[in-house]
Amino acid sequence: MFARIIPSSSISTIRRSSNFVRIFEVGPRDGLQNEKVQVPTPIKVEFINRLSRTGLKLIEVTSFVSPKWVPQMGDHVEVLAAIDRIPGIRYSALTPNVQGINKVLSLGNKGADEIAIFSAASESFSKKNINCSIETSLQRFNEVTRIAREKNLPVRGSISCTVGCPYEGNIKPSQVVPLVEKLFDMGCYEVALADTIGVGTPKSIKELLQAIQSSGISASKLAIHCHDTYGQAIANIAQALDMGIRCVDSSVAGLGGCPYAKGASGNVATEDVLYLLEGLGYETGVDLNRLIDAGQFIMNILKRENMSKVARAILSKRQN
Ligand SMILES: CC(C)(COP(=O)([O-])OP(=O)([O-])OC[C@H]1O[C@@H](n2cnc3c(N)ncnc32)[C@H](O)[C@@H]1OP(=O)([O-])[O-])[C@@H](O)C(=O)NCCC(=O)NCCSC(=O)C[C@@](C)(O)CC(=O)[O-]
Repeated sequence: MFARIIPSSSISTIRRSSNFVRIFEVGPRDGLQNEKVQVPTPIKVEFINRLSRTGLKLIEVTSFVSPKWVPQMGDHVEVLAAIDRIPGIRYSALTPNVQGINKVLSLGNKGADEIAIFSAASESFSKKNINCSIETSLQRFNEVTRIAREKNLPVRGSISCTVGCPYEGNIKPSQVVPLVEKLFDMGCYEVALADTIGVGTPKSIKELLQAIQSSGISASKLAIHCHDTYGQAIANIAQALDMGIRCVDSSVAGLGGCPYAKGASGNVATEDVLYLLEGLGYETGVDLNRLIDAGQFIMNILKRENMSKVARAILSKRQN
């Protein structure tokens, strides 16, 4: 087992007080990966640049996965090369294997500031998503995190299907806890718990977090990643915040969905999360109006209605 390492370029610069919640914006990656029509690279770059001007400090911009599997992310090198890098923002990318991290590292300062490895609590989902068993994926991630440690590159972990799986149904907390431990043992600085198909409720989220906390892992090292398929995302996030989670993944305008989770709707909208957080008195450093503008920019390009209720309400007020 590896020691639980937090990379030296630690998150302390981003974490502030217990009242501060980090928003991990996944719109350019999770949000766009499922779009059938290829979004032109300059549009992605403009979208990311607009997000960079909202006060967000963490933006997942692309993924180094096979372009045959996820064609939309095939321009990962070009996107990372072209974005304006705002000091203080960490631009991250998914890397499922050694090929992915080596590519990121080969790009030098045009690479990603941090990477994410992504596992699943369901065997079927793991096979559909990354074409291998959970065990094999962990062996690959061991190698990825070993390389990342040598290069001092922060690694975030993510676990899909932590409460439900599109192929296997309900997932028990006991299936998730050992994975969370393994990702921390490999050196992940944080692990995001994903409700990939949005079936969780505050009760199942509470049970999951209780089980993880009982294993000795603090909620302050976890993030929550909710999809809003059943309309429970905001309630689930409120539950997670109550239990000490201080990092929320979300996607501006509610974009998104996983290509290997049919029927799953978009991620929870960042605007809705921000409204919740501000209403509860948390600080985020993010400007809601600028965020709405960035979301509207990409939705106009995609010719789709904004899925954020907060964005829709504020946009309609602006017209009056
Ligand atoms: C993981 C693999 C690559 C395994 O795919 P594989 O076919 O088993 O891999 P392989 O090693 O046999 O390689 C096959 C081909 O892929 C290429 N390849 C191999 N690795 C890479 C790489 N890193 N970058 C670029 N190309 C790569 C490799 O070079 C080769 O190319 P070919 O010789 O056929 O031309 C594949 O299954 C894959 O790309 N899957 C896509 C996974 C994905 O992006 N899923 C969506 C993101 S996860 C998600 O959305 C969930 C999350 C995180 O948001 C949380 C939640 O809500 O649940």
